[in-house]
Amino acid sequence: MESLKASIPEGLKQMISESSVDDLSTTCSYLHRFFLRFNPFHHMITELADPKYGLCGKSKHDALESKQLGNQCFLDKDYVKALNFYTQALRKAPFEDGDMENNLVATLYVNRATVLHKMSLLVECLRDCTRALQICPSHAKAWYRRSQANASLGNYKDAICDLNVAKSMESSLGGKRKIENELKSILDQCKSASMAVKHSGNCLNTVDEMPQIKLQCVTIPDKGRGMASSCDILPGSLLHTEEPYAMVISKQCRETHCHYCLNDLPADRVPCISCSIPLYCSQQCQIKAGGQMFRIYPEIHGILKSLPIDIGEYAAEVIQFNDSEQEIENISEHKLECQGVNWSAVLPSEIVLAGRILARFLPKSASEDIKDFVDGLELSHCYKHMPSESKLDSHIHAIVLLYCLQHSSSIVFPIDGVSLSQVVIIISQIKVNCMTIVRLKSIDAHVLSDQFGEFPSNAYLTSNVEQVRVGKAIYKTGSLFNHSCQPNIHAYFLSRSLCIRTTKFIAAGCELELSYGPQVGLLVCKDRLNLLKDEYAFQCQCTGCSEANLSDIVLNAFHCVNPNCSGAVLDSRVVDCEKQKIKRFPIADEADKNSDIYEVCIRAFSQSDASIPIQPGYCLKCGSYCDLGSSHAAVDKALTCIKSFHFCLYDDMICCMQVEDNLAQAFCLLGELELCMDHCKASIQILEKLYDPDDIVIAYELVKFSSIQLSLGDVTAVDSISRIGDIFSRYYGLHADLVFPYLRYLRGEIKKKSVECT
Ligand SMILES: C[S@@+](CC[C@H](N)C(=O)[O-])C[C@H]1O[C@@H](n2cnc3c(N)ncnc32)[C@H](O)[C@@H]1O
Repeated sequence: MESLKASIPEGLKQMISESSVDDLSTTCSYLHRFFLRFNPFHHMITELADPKYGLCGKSKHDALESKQLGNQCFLDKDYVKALNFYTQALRKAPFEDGDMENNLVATLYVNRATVLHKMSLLVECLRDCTRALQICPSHAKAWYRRSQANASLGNYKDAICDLNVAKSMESSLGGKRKIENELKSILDQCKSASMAVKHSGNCLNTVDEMPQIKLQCVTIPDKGRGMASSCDILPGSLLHTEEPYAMVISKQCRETHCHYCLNDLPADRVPCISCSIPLYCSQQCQIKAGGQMFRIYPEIHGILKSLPIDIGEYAAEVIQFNDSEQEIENISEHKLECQGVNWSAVLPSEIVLAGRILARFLPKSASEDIKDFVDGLELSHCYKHMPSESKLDSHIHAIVLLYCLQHSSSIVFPIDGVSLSQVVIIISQIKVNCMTIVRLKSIDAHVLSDQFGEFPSNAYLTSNVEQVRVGKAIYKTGSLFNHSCQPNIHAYFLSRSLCIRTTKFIAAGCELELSYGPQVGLLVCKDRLNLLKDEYAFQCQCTGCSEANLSDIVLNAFHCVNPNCSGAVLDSRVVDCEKQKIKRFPIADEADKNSDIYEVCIRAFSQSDASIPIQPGYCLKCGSYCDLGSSHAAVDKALTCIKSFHFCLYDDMICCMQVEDNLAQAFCLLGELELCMDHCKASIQILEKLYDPDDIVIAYELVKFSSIQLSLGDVTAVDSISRIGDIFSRYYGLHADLVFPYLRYLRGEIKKKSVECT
């Protein structure tokens, strides 16, 4: 792509970098004409879009090689490696139609099921057996292995049925005898366990909660459209849920998360049938993503009919596809990227997302107008404010993407200035409207739960909460919510669905605003404004950036040099920014905050005659002068000495908090849990100065704190965990345990402890 860019004549680059939306069809058509005469462009499109050059195609040779390695590891009892090799083999194995008996994919699923059984991953083993049987229902070994997994799970009735089918399918006498012995043993087991009737059942891990509030789309000065409430809303209310219009997984999560629902991949991950890139958590997700389905062979019906009626009915129930018709609104987001083409693996994820948006338009008809389609999306864009470099990149990407899509789809559509200009607009719409889908994860606990399937005892220790960026998506209604650095709503994700919940009381008619990332307390005002300008190309007009607030003062202030004064001194970096906001200090709202700083603010901001100068270096309370140059030097020195750091400064609170956090982590590693707890507590105290006491940031830190308390057997962990529960309920409502399963574990620990005490 860089060489393509370098080849563009300077004059054309200049024209593109200065272009407005009205010029787009001209600039796109000039660049398009230039590329059409430039041979390397055509080579590049061939390499990106021709399945012949695809590095992600299937290869029987590679699949057999991985299978061989898997078999060797299995013999060596290295089950983790065997599992990986069989999964690699499944990714590479072509699905060969018409070869039911010796189907390589079915064999690989049975081999992997055997490894999963050895690793005691029984549910996963069961699913792999079923997958093998959906391809080859007469696979006696798959029925046999399925019965073993069912028996180990206590599903004795199913285990017996599986063995009966296996017996009917088995051709050798020795094999039949082995199955009969197994049948006897299971009947004995089930008698002793008296659980013969236990049937396998699906335990759905979801909470049905529907939003009950009517939202209004309104026009807001300086911000365009926005969302507002039509009635008073309590904190913690679910406002909105929505499926993505288009979604793409982050490149770094391709090997760890399902490419459709974005949940963690289980050990029995399912690859795409036609290419070797995507991995899914289930066949349902694989089908919903638009990949090819296993073909159900007509012979299957003959095979099932040859069984006794009740066993035949059971076998048919096991191998049927329940969800094959459940595509959400017929989205086939992976369809055009499949069959071994390179473009979806090579282009940036925002461009692949643009491809997925266009995929909803292209398959319908070549005669439809792309402009009508883009207008119909009703998404705002920022082309006018995009930096020159991004304007050029979006032109190049639009041309490359449209050619790749044309190669991959069977529909021929016009590629000209008009269609390309619309793709450039989609790319700039993605820039301002795309949401990053994140998952919460408790790091230490997650590693342990991955290995053992559940949280073992003592999984707490430090339990840092991490946010993993698993994907990017466009939500059409979700994109109508504006940003505020002091948000009153909170967005989170269940699988790929967006959920929006209030975090504060909201009066009827009030604007509903979420944070696009920067927040008061997290960054100083100037940095927030710069970040929003760079990332989203707008000048933030939220209350956090236009009214003075205590967090910004605390973050930006030094302590007064006068030992008897608790006032704050502002640095020249921020004084101008804060001065702009000073006239709009909402005194009444802030009464519950830190009283010293509150007093400083009231005095400074409510004085219209400004007897105390609001100047860099002067205390806002007593007017004493502080040499900030030497204070900055003290900051550097103090970084090595945490105590004096606390004593002399408000400034660099976040840095200070991070130091405390790192110290807590270091002491935990050294096994000095008491010291670890002290530092963790100190970082919470700092956060309480910067954020509301109910802010989710405090809950994340409390997760760590309570985990250490639990490790130390400290009974006050109960209070920390109940505070975490309250904050999580406000941000995630009934979804709290789904979003952060470790919470359930922490509550369980508390229950255990209270039982131990009684
Ligand atoms: C995701 S859209 C939100 C909906 C948008 N207002 C509309 O009319 O479609 C993001 C765009 O809204 C505007 N916007 C959102 N929050 C803003 C804020 N705090 N200050 C100024 N403009 C804002 C910016 O133009 C930004 O690019």
